[in-house]
Amino acid sequence: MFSPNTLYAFDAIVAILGLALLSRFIAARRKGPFPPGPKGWPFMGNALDMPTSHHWKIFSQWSERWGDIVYVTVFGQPMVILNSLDHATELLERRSALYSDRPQMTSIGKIAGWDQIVVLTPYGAQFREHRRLLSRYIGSHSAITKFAPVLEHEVTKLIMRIIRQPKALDQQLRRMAAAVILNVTYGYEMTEDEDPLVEIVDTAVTHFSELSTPGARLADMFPVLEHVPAWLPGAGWKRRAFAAARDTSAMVEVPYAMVRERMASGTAIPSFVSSNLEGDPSSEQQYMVKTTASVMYAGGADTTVSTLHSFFLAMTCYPEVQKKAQMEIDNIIGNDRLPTLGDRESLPYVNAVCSELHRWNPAAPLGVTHRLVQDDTYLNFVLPKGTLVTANAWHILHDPANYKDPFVFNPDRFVKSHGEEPEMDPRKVMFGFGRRICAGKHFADASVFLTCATILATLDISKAVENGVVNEPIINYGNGTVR
Ligand code: HEM
Repeated sequence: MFSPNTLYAFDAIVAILGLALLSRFIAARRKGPFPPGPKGWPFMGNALDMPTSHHWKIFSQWSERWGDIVYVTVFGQPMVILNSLDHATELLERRSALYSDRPQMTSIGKIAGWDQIVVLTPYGAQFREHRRLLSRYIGSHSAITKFAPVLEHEVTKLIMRIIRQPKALDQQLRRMAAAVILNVTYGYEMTEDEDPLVEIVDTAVTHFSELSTPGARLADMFPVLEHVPAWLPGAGWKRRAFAAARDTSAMVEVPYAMVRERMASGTAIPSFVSSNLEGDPSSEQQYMVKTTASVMYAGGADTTVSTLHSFFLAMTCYPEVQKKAQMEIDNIIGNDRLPTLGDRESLPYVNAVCSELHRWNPAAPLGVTHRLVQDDTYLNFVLPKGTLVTANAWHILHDPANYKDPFVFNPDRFVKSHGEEPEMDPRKVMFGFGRRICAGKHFADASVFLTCATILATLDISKAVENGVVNEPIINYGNGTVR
């Protein structure tokens, strides 16, 4: 039986939810015309149409019926899916002053604290300061060259580990991505075995990836649910968000405190954090530095690992591509040294392999959702303030209008030859758009190139054979903001 307290709490929640629904319903009755989309039900709108997994594929199918700009509402929350580069560029890039906010997410954002970390920070002063710090440190090709020694060192270690333990590939890729980013961000050198700091940051990032799909939680639709007591049956999401908050705090504070201590004892290795704490920074500056630092791992680790997994998968499934890339390396670099970042320009086919990885299976197929800050009109359609806007990168990168045979892994599409122009560079899409474009895109590009080139120069990748039987890989990507 429920106690009277529980029943009062239920009454209060039903009343709050009713009011929230009513206000959403009134808002949803705003006059259009809105872009086309599936017809919804009163109050709940398109809640039943919303996919529960592989959203990018369902959103892609919607475009066949509704066109490249699709409008839905979920309990009065307007959402727009952009299935073409033109729409994404016009709204998220050219009108980026209006479209650069992030969804206000109660669970992962407000309660778990991710709204303080740049990826979910609302558009405003804190966001601008975060971006300024990141841009100064990793915002250009030339800035990245100073990280070449760390990258080259960690990639060589990766090769040695893969040779020793090829079956632990996932673990090795994660280690490498983590080691590079933690070194660049905090001057941290990972221990050989299970690393305590990686454990801390990985746990926090896993919460983010799982809880940040827009609409995944009712509380993100109805921020009033934030006031629901965590002990109530059905409020498991809130208990999870509290657990995530502890992990977010550890991710921000633990490595930062380590750098402070090392700086005090004169043993700090130069890093993003140490370079921004020289002199006598105010407590506000310190806060900005530590919240910005934590996003480098959050934004960079899983995305890079996902892309490298795609690399191994592609090389397994397309041995002729692997051979061609290896031949280019042999011809240009030879056998007496490993590739470096400086070789990038002279390895067009290896570069094309990297581009094709980003196109074939983008790490973040829906990017990260933007939010519109005021009413707007576009192509005679009304887009209400607060609309969540998602560019479906996966669809754009698999649209036959943009790419010939889009499901085939074919790096040649990016090589200019026989008078044919290369197809569109996927980087125009898969790093996102406008003022929210990936802050680590140069870093990501450099580390993916160097890792792939070094692996091609040293290893052969092929299908596993067990008991004389060839294992055919199953291509099946998971869910989440980053796959
Ligand atoms: C292959 C690797 C990567 C991919 C595919 C990728 C992709 C993305 C995408 C799609 C976004 C959202 C853009 C938008 O909202 O329009 C993003 C944001 C972001 N990325 Fe990356 N990323 C990668 C690597 C990195 C790395 C290595 C770092 C840092 C070292 C990084 C830092 C960030 C940050 C800080 C944001 C948030 C930007 C903001 O909200 O203003 N990313 N990334």
